[in-house]
Amino acid sequence: MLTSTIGSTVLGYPRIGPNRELKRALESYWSGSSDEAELRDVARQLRVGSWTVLRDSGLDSIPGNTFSYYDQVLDTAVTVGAVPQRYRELGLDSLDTYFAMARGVESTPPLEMTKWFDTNYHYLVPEIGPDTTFVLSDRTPVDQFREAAALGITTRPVLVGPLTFLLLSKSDGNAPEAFRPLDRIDDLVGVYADLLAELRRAGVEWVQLDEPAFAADRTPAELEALREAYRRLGSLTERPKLLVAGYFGDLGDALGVLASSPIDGLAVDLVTDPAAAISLPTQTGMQDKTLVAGLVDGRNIWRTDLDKALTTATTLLGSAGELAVGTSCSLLHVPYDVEPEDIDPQIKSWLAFAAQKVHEVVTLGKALRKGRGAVATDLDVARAAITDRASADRARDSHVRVRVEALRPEDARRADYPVRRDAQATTLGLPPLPTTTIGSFPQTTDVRKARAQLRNGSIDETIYRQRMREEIERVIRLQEDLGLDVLVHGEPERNDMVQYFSEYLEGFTSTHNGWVQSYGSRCVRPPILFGDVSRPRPMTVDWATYAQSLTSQPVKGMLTGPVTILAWSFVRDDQPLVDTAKQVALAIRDEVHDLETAGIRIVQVDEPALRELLPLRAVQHKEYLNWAVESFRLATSSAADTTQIHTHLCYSEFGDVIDAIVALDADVTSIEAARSRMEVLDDLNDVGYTKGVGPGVYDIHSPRVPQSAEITHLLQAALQAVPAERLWVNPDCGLKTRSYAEVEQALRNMIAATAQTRARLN
Ligand SMILES: CN1c2c(nc(N)[nH]c2=O)NC[C@@H]1CNc1ccc(C(=O)N[C@@H](CCC(=O)N[C@@H](CCC(=O)N[C@@H](CCC(=O)O)C(=O)O)C(=O)O)C(=O)O)cc1
Ligand SMILES: N[C@@H](CCS)C(=O)O
Ligand SMILES: [Zn+2]
Repeated sequence: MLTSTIGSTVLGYPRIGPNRELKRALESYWSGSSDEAELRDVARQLRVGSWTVLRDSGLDSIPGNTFSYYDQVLDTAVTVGAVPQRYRELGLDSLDTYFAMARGVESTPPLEMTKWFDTNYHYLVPEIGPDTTFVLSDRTPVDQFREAAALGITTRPVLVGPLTFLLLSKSDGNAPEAFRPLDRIDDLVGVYADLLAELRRAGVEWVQLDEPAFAADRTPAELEALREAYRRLGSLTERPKLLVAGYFGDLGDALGVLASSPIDGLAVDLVTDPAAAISLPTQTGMQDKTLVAGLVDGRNIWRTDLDKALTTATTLLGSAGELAVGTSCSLLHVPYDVEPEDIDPQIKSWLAFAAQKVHEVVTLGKALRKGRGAVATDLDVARAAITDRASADRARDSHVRVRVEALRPEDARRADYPVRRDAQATTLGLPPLPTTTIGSFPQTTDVRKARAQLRNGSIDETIYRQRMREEIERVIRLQEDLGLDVLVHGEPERNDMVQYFSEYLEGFTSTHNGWVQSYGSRCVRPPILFGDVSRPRPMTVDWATYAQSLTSQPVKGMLTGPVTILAWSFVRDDQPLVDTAKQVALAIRDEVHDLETAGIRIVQVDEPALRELLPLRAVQHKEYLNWAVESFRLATSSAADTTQIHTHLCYSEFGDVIDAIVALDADVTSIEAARSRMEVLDDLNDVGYTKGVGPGVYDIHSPRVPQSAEITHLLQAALQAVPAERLWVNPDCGLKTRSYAEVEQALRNMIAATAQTRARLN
C-alpha cells in the first residue's frame, strides 16, 4: 500500500536549458558537429539540473520524465511502439529514427506538426491505424526515474495520458474512412498497464497522466472511453498511484468521470477554470483522492496573488482526501528565471517565471500545512507587488483609453470590395496570377550575428542598419532576378515577427533570455504586455520605403496582426483580451497609415495565430471570433481603396475559422494549401469568399525543393476552384527558416510553373 501524499508540486518544467543548451546540442548533433554521446551528455546534465533545482526549492513532489529531445507526444508514440513503417525502414538507430519522425530525412518527410491546444508549443501528430502494433518499446520513463533516484531524488514520472494521445493522433494511410485512433484505446491501455507495472517495480510511487484533451468538447463516447480506460488502469494490481492532470480549461463532464474513477489524484486548472473551485466540493469520489489545486498560472508570467490563491484553497479544504497545490499546467510554456533579466525593477517585481512559480507553489503548500504565519514574509512581498501592479500609473494611458472609447463601428469598415478591387487594379497593374512571397527571406547567420553584435555593443546602430540595408538590397535584387511581381523586403531586421513589434510599442517589455520552446530546437522570447499599448513612432516604414526605393515593382509592407501579437506575447491578465486587442489594433492601424503615406501600395497584416487562440470550447467561439475579426478590421480599415490589404494564415485546420477568414475582409488572403492539395479553396468558395487568394503552392516547412511540374499541377487544381483573376501564387509561409540555396531554386520553379500556367490561360 502506498501512502505518500503530493503536498506541493508543478506539473512539468522547461527543458530547453536555462541558456538554450539543448537547442545548441541538438543543432550541433544534426549538423554532424557532435556525436550522440555528446548530445546525451548535455541532456543528462539538463535533467540533473532541473531535478536539483526542484528538490532544493522544497517542492514535495517532483515531476519526472519531463525532458524530451524534441516533443513529449513523439516520445509517447515511440514508447508505445507507434513508429510508422516508413521510418522503421530507414534502418537508422533509435535516436535517428526519432529525429527522422520529427524532422524528416531526404527521402521521407516528418510527421505532421501542429499546435498543442491553444498554446504556441507544437507537437508531432502520431499516425495510428488498425494495424499499429502497440507494444512497450522504450523505457525512458523508467530509466529517468532510476537516473534521478540514483541522485537521491524521487520523481513522479509524467506521461501523456492514453486518451489525449489518441485524440491528438490521426489515422494512418492504411485506415478505412470510418476508423478513429480512439478505436484502439483498449490495446493502448494494455501498453500503459505494462509501463505502469514496470514503473512500480522500479519503485515509482506516483505517476502523472496528462489528459488536457478533456478541456475541449468531447462526445459521450469519448467520455465513456475515458471512464473505461481509467477504470482499467485504476484496477491494476501492480501500479503506482495515478494522478490524472486535466488542464487548459474547464473539464466539463470529464471532471465527474475522473472523480468517480479508481485513480488516486486529480490535478485541476483553477487558473483557466476558477469555477471548478465551486464545483469540486460537490463532486463525489474525491474523498479518497488527492486534489492538486492548480492555483499558480503555468502559462503566463504574472506573480500569483497568493492571498487570493489561499482563499480559493481554503474553500477546497475538506473536498478531497488530500488537498495539494500546484501549477495550472506544465511550466514548459514560461521561461526559466526572471532574476537575471534586466527588466525595469517595478515591472520585474510583478513577474514570476518558472523558478519563481516553483517558489510560489512551495509557499502555498507551507501556508496550507502550517498556516499563513509560517510564510508571512513571502505573503507580504507578494501582496505589495500585486497592490503595486493594480495601481501602477504606467499600466494605464488615458490617451489610449480615450481613443478606444471614441471608436465607432465605421472605423472598422472599408468601402465595398468591388470598388477597392477596381481601384487597386488600376494603380497596381499586376499580371494574372501575380507571384509573391509571404515576407521573410532566410535569416542568415550573418544577419543574426549582426544583431547579436548590436546587442553586445561591438557594432553601433549605424553599422547595423547598413548591414540590414545590404541584406534588403540583396533580397530585392534576387526577387527581381527571379521575376516575382510583388516584392518584399525580406524581414532581416526582425528577430521575430511579434517580438520585433513589441520592442517599438509602449506597454510592452521584453527579455534577454526568456526563451520558451516553440518546437524542437526552435524557441521564442514572448514579449510581456503589461500596460496600455500605443505606437510612439513608425516601426517598419524606413525598411519598407528603402526596399521600395530600389525597385519599380510594388513592395508589400509587412506587419503582424493584433490577434497574433496577443497570442505570442505574455498578455496582461487584468483586463479582457478584447480591450487589449483594440489597443494593439490601433497601433497597427497607425503603421498601416504611415506605410500608405510613404508610398507603399500593398500592406500584408499576418494573422497566423487566428486559429490558435480559438477557445477549446465551442460555446466560446463566437465571442472570440467577433473580437478577433473586429480587431483585424480596425487595424486595416483606414487604408484607402487603392491600398491593397493582404493577410496570411499558415495553419491548415481552418474549419472553425473559415467564416472569420471571409469576415476579415482582406483584399488578398494567402493560406496554407499545398499539403491539402488546394482543398481549402473549395471550403472558401462554400462560405462565399470572393476576393484574392494565394493558396500556398509549396510547403516551406520541408527542405525539399518542389519541382515546377508539381506546382503547375497544383495551380491547375487551384484554377478549378478559383478564377484566374482572383488567384495569387506564393509559398505557404515565410522563408526565414530555410537556406538561400533551397529558396532560390524553389522560387525559380514556382515562377516557371506560373509562366506555364499563364500561357495556358487564354
Ligand atoms: C511562425 N512561427 C512563429 C511562432 N511564434 C513566434 N513568436 N514567432 C514565429 O515566427 N509560432 C508559430 C510559428 C513556428 N514557430 C517558430 C518559432 C521560432 C522560430 C525560430 O526560428 N526561432 C529562432 C529564434 C528567433 C530569434 O529570436 N532570433 C533572434 C536571436 C537569435 C539568436 O539566438 N542569436 C544568438 C546569437 C547569434 C548568432 O551568433 O547566431 C544568441 O543570442 O545566442 C535574432 O534573430 O536576433 C531560433 O533559433 O529558435 C521559428 C518558428
Ligand atoms: N511574414 C511572416 C509570416 C510568418 S507566419 C514571414 O514571412 O515569416
Ligand atoms: Zn506563416
